Parts: sequence; C-alpha cells; structure tokens
Amino acid sequence: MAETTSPSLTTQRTSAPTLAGEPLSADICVIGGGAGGLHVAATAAAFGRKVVLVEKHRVGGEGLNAGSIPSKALLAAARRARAFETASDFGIASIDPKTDHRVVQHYVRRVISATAPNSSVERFTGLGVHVILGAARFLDKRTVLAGDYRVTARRFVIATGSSPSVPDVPGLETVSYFTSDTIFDNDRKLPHLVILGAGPTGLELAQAHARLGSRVTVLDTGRALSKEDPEAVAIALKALRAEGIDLREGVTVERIERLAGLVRLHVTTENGTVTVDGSHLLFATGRTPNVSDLNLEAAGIKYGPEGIVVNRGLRTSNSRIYAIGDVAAGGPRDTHASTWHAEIVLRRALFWLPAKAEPTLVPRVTFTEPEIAHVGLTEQEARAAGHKINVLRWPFVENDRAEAERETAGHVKVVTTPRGRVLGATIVGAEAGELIHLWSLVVSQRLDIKAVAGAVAPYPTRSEASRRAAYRAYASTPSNPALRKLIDFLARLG
Ligand SMILES: Cc1cc2nc3c(=O)[nH]c(=O)nc-3n(C[C@H](O)[C@H](O)[C@H](O)COP(=O)(O)OP(=O)(O)OC[C@H]3O[C@@H](n4cnc5c(N)ncnc54)[C@H](O)[C@@H]3O)c2cc1C
Ligand SMILES: NC(=O)c1ccc[n+]([C@@H]2O[C@H](COP(=O)([O-])OP(=O)(O)OC[C@H]3O[C@@H](n4cnc5c(N)ncnc54)[C@H](O)[C@@H]3O)[C@@H](O)[C@H]2O)c1
Repeated sequence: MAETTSPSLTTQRTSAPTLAGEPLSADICVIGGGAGGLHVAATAAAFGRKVVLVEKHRVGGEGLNAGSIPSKALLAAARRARAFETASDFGIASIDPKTDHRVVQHYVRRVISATAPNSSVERFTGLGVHVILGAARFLDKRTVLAGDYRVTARRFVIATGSSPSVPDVPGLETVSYFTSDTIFDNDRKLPHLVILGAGPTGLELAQAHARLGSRVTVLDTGRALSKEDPEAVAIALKALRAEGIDLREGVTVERIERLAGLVRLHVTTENGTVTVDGSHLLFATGRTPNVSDLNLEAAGIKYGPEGIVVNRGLRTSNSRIYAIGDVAAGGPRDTHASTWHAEIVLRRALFWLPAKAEPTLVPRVTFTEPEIAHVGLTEQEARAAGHKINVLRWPFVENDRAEAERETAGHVKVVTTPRGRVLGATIVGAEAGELIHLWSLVVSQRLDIKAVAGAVAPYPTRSEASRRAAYRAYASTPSNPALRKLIDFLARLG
C-alpha cells in the first residue's frame, strides 16, 4: 500500500541550477511527457522538426499512470462485481462477489502496461524525438536546463500537468492518506474509505471502492460535481446513494486525528459538529498546476494558482512559449483537452494558422454509473449568458434498449436557441460518454437541431434517445394553425 505521509504531497525532484550542461538546440522543446506533450512531440517530429522532450518522472504522464487509465480499469473491475450482485434482475442467481484486491491491482497494472508502449521512451526515440529524463527548469527566456543538457529552442511547449492538491487540515500531519497518485498502488481491502471531495475523481473512486467491497463515505465542502447540470447530478447521486455510498455535501472537515486503527474527522455540518470515523482517507480535493520547479520567472512567464496564464492561442506572456493541458489556467482538465490543446499549438507553431482554444467545445464525462457527459453550455450557463433557450429532453425510461437492459435512469437534455442552434447537451445514463460525441460534433460545427432530428438512428439503441430529444423541437408543430390549414388544403386536392 502506498499512502502518503504528511506533509509531502508529491515528490517533485528539482534540478539544482548549474551552468554546466551540454548545449542542445531544437525547433521545439516540449516540457512534460503526458498526453499533451507527447502529442506535440510525436506530431512535430513526424513533420520533420527537431524535437526535444523533457520528462521528469514517468513518460505517459498522469493520465496513463495515475489518472484516466487506472481509474477506468478499476471501474471496469467494479462493474463486474456489481453485475454479479444484480444478476437476479435477469433471472440469474445473484452472488455476493468476493474481491481479491491484489488481483484487481494486478489487473490495473496490466492495463497500464498494455497501453504504455504507445508512450514509451523507445517509441518516441524511434520517432526521432530526443528524450531527456529529468526535470526542466528555465534559465532564461530561451533556455532550459534539463538533465545533462542546456536546451535552446525556437519554441517551447510547457505541458507539465497538475498534481493532487491537499488542503491543510489541522491534524493532517498525524495521519497517512491516499491521493490519486497513490490509490492505484493499493492492493488491500480498505474497510471504510473516507473520501474528501465529490468531483469526478472522488465520485469515480467512491463507486469503484464501494463496488469492490469497501464502505465509502464522501464529504464535500460544496456541491458534488458542481460544474454539471443539477438535474443530471441528482440522478447520478441517487444511484450512488442507492449503492450504499454515504455522500454529504456542504460539510467542512475541521480537524483530523488518528485513533487506534482508525482516522477520525471532526466535521461541521449545518446541524452542528459530528465525527466521521474511517479506516482510510483519500483526498480528491482538486488539482494544483505543476509550475513550482520550472523557474517561470526567468522566462518571463506569468502564472497564478490556476496555472500558467495563456491567451486563446495558448501563448504565455513569453510569445515563444505555449502552455497546454492541465498546467494552462482556465482550460478544461481532461486528457482529450490536453491533446486538443496540443493540436492547436501544432497548427500555430508549424503552420502559423490562427487556431484558438474554445473550452465549451470540449466534452467531459464523469464515469460513474450512470455516467454524466456534457458538451457546450449547460442550461444554467446558457441562461446566465443571456440566451433565450429551448430545452429538449428525452428520458431513457422511454428508450426500448434501456428498458431491455434495465438501465433506464437518466435522460438526454439539449439546450438550443429558439431558432434551433444547439448550445449544449447533457446526457446522464449508461454510455453517456459514448453518446455525447454526436453532440460534440453538433456543437463544434454549430449545427442546427434539424441535423440530429433528420439523421436516422438504428433501433434499438440508446442513440435513439438523442434523436427523440431533437425531435422534441417539433413538438408544437401538429398544433400550428397555419400548418393545419395547409394540410387541410392539400387533403382537399386529392
Ligand atoms: C483519478 C483521475 C482520473 C481521471 N480520469 C480521466 C478520464 O477518464 N478522462 C480524461 O479525459 N481525463 C481524466 N483525468 C484527467 C487527466 O488525467 C489529465 O487531464 C491529463 O492527464 C492531463 O494531461 P497533461 O498532458 O496536461 O499532463 P500530465 O498527464 O499530468 O503530464 C504532465 C507530465 O509533465 C511532467 N512534468 C512535470 N513537471 C515537469 C518538469 N519540471 N520537467 C519535466 N517534466 C515535468 C510530469 O511528470 C508528467 O509526466 C483524470 C485524472 C485523475 C486524477
Ligand atoms: N472522468 C474524467 O474525465 C475525470 C476524472 C477525474 C478527474 N478529471 C478532471 O480532473 C480535474 C480535477 O477533478 P477532481 O475531481 O480531482 O477535482 P475537482 O476540483 O473537480 O473537485 C474537487 C472537489 O473537492 C471539494 N473540496 C475541495 N476542498 C475540500 C475540502 N477541504 N474538503 C472536502 N471537499 C473539498 C470541492 O468542493 C470539489 O467538489 C477536473 O477538471 C476533472 O474534469 C476528469
């Protein structure tokens, strides 16, 4: 088991600045070998640019090693356990699944290993990228010290990602705890896991652990999944609570203490102070951009608590340097957002095209069951932006495939202008993450709701719910007096 002992949050190695270092020049120097950095490096090298990639820890970044991949592998194992428990709904005897946590952990590692070759040092070296393993640190506006090299480059791309942020709760130094950096190394049953933070990280890990046999309590100072449409969140939270997760919102952990064999949290709620005891603690309280060891001041790069300040072209305050992915302030923090940022930078740096980042084009998915997927504006954001809107819905309870599979929770909800331009879509339900891609296309291409209503969906699929929601745009058509007159007239003709 790999819990963190306070107060060290991450192990960021820093290179002591030295004048030594073999000079190395490049067209593009990429700092950080996660999803975003690797995409820039591979593509720029494919176009014949001389590329240096600097990675201080593990090539593949957080997504591969401690983010999307291990969390989805753990959720996949948890889904199997849940299927055993609920099989009697289908006429098959349910069983109480027994989890071998060492084998589950081995499975998670196996999935990481299976996807790792795509982001190995060997692969990138083979593509012609000069890979340096070590922490990068700016010496001046055009030079970075990395490993044994002093790298100068025409362009730099900072893609150093983010790390778990852990609040300074009194008593934290007395306990050990997990973050997303360490939880996937755990290979033991956690009898009662208390999770602080009900964002996507907290809730995905809550459901995974609950299904694998842990008792789970989640505490959040604010609202769970506060960015998402409240209607969708209510459906997902109902399902999580029905699986036994004790989720409390609007509560504050005032103090933590270690007692024999357990961790005790003193929690303020609207009804006073209570104690919550657990066997293990996981912080899922948000992320901090990885900037502290880059010496950004030397390069004239502005940054703040949210990350490196960039314009819509992802340029920093040093016009030769871009920042992408989790480390860039204000943008979405998802793997596909990092690779999309990479594509914007490649278009600008290689082809001088005026590509721009528009965060509302990036879909996001919380992979609980049911999933919540969203793209564009939520109903609340559209109203706050002053749009007049129509809201179109179709519930999965009216979807034949969902009925056949007994997964009828949720709906498709689409927000359009009165003239039918789609501003955003939220889907809550099984496979919402797959279904949202259609709406991503619609929002990014500024398509009209007619485009979805007019495209035939196969039967019986969940996709039909998207088409049915789109069709709701015509709900008032049969009672339109002018149209009724026209139909009457045409009927008289023959
Ligand atoms: C539990 C969890 C689950 C997630 N699930 C999903 C999901 O399902 N889907 C999704 O889209 N997103 C998911 N995310 C978010 C996703 O992992 C991140 O948005 C993504 O990894 C960010 O990619 P990046 O390239 O910006 O940074 P990273 O992947 O963090 O890569 C940054 C790299 O830079 C390196 N680095 C840092 N400082 C330096 C330095 N000074 N010098 C050299 N190298 C440096 C780091 O070692 C790291 O390898 C999840 C995150 C978590 C925590
Ligand atoms: N499925 C996915 O794509 C996925 C999964 C995980 C993370 N991510 C991305 O990573 C980013 C970070 O997500 P996250 O869930 O780690 O963080 P988050 O910032 O989204 O959520 C953190 C939660 O912790 C709560 N919190 C903060 N301090 C607290 C405290 N002291 N006590 C209790 N609660 C506290 C906040 O109110 C918030 O609800 C997001 O942008 C997310 O999109 C994506």
